[in-house]
Amino acid sequence: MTAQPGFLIRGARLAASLTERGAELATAAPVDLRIADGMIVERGSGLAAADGERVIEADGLVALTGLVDLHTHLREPGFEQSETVLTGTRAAAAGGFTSVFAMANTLPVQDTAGVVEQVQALGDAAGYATVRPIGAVTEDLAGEKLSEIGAMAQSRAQVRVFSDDGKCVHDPMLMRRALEYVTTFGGVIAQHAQDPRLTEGAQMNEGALSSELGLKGWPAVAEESIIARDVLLAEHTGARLHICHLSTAGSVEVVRWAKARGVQVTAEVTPHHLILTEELVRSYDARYKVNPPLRREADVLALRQAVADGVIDIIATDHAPHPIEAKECEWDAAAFGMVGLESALPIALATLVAAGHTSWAELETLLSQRPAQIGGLAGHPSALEPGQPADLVLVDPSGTSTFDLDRLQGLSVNSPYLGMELPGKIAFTMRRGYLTVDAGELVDTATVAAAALTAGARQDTATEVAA
Ligand SMILES: NC(=O)N[C@@H](CC(=O)O)C(=O)O
Ligand SMILES: [Zn+2]
Ligand SMILES: [Zn+2]
Repeated sequence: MTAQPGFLIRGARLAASLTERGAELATAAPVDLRIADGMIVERGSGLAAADGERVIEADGLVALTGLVDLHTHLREPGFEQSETVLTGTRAAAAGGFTSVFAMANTLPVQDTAGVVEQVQALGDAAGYATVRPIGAVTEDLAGEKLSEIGAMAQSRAQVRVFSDDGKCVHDPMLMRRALEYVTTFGGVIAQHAQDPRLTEGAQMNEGALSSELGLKGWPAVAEESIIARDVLLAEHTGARLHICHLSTAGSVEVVRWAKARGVQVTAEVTPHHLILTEELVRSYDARYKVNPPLRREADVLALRQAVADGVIDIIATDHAPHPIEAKECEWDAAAFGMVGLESALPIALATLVAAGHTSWAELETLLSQRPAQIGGLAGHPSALEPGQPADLVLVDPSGTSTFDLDRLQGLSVNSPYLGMELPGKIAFTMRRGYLTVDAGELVDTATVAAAALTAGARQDTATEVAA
């Protein structure tokens, strides 16, 4: 086992110490972090670089624990023309993520121990991010029979999150049984809340605009009624429920009510639902076609407020790559979904931190700490302090990110922000003590794979010693 070069990160501001909303960066003291063998080994100020250590000057940068996405579509196996585990995790690293949870709607579906282990192994080998597969709730996402939940939980992938995302678990009896099952090992069901009968053929948010445009509408109640049912089922079973991509003001009210009752429910919002509205559908540009649909401005404002109030627990990207053919066509025929890993942090900075809705510390909770807790992510640092794994990101808040075709790292380019320049730039991403983004540039595939191999070997040795 060869030792990896260590790092001394000098003069970063810790997001965790910027607890006040609207606080200037300068109000946090600059901090030095020493990294060796995949871990943070020292924290202080005025630390001197040791022999062979690389110094990263982080003056003006904000340090957060590595971002964690609880909702990513990596598309492998089965849809490798849209994304692969490698390309998707490259996009993740470029966006500051060190861990992603991979949704189950692959082909074959992630509904057996074999498939989830395969996806996890592809992630380990690529090395750009920790990949935690999500297991399907029902076999083949068909909504008829529970999948091998226990076998996936006990597999090497140790699945803790189960979801039929893309589809709603509509049968209340199956939902009840799934909730009961996952409580036995501390798992969680992540529901794609969409009543299928109320949204048959739906193309956009239902309202005045859908009538005007002559597109079949997708009523808010289709989402809210499923959330209402499921929080009651979660209460009845004492299970943990997570709501994917909440998108309406009414959904916020239901979750607020459930949390006040003590129901174990958590909720996520996507960056796009925090900034884009249904008005964009007027363009008939299918990049704006997404599930759930872009809603009214009043919903966007209610979602931001719900993040500020803590009713919404996390931001998750719902990174949903689709090939150009699936988007450059008529609105009705286009696929639902947009890519989001690389734009998540800039959008969150613009809509939440810059707008004074959250502090940097709260942002770290929303994009790193809470998703890790909800997903039961082992080996994620709870803080940037000695003894913690070196999964972290250094953000330049005064820099900008451009979303040009040649900058996006994923295989698909169905981003609503193409050609735009957004505030905030990922300067460095570090996973297990090695860099995946170095001075704003993604580190190449071979270098990252080699570093991951070394880090993996180190971890295996540590496990053997502990055993
Ligand atoms: N969000 C989307 O519009 N699409 C997702 C499915 C989903 O998240 O429901 C996809 O898999 O393409
Ligand atoms: Zn979904
Ligand atoms: Zn999704």
